Amino acid sequence: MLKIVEIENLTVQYPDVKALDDVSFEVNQGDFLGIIGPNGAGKSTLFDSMLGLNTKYKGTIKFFGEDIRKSKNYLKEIGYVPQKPIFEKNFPVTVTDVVRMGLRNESDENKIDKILQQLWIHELRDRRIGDLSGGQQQRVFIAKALISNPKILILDEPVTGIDQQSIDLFFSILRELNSKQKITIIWSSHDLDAVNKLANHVACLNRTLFFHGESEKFFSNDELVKQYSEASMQEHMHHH
Ligand SMILES: Nc1ncnc2c1ncn2[C@@H]1O[C@H](COP(=O)(O)OP(=O)(O)OP(=O)(O)O)[C@@H](O)[C@H]1O
Repeated sequence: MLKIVEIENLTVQYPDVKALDDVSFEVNQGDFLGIIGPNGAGKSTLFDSMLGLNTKYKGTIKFFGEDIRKSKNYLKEIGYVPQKPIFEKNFPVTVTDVVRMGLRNESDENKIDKILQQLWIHELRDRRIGDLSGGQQQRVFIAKALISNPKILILDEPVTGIDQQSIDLFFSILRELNSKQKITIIWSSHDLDAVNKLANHVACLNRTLFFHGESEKFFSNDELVKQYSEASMQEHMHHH
């Protein structure tokens, strides 16, 4: 099994809080990893560190066996979808414009049509991004992340505030990317049911890593599931 990501003893100390404390785990090629954790658990800090946006960490992060402090080459293999960006209604970029931003090579312009079709946004291609629903915007950002053929897709909490129909479509797209195109997916989520449906590996994060392993092992452990449902429920109530 090819190791795509190796995180060893990752610790991130902010002035007031230790966001990550001695976190270690691995992601193999083809894994679909769901990272579960309440707000403030350190998910964004973990992603920022993996993407080279936060360099003030202790420990080691390797992609494809290579320390990310030594080379940034790995970044071209990653498609990243951040938490939903907010657009001004009149921000003058179209769906096609946004997806094009993900291209590394202008000569690949012909790939745009194909990816728009794959993500069910082809008919929206000339619409302004700010006019779209949350679910449609989300698919545009996934298209942008995928257009340069990454081996890994990293998604940060993307289903918040999105209608059920779009969520179902989003899930089926992710499943297909993972099973047919063999893209390794790392996805942070509050939603245990969704992780249960989609992911084959689970990591439970709350500053430290409480669990990491196969989904079946997590979801067959009632105690662990209960603990985590309660934690995310509290967060949910806290949020609304
Ligand atoms: N740049 C920063 N400087 C100082 N503290 C930070 C910084 N970023 C995050 N924190 C703190 O670190 C902790 C972890 O935050 P982080 O955003 O990584 O968690 P999260 O799991 O992504 O949360 P959420 O689900 O709300 O996005 C929180 O207590 C947060 O306040």
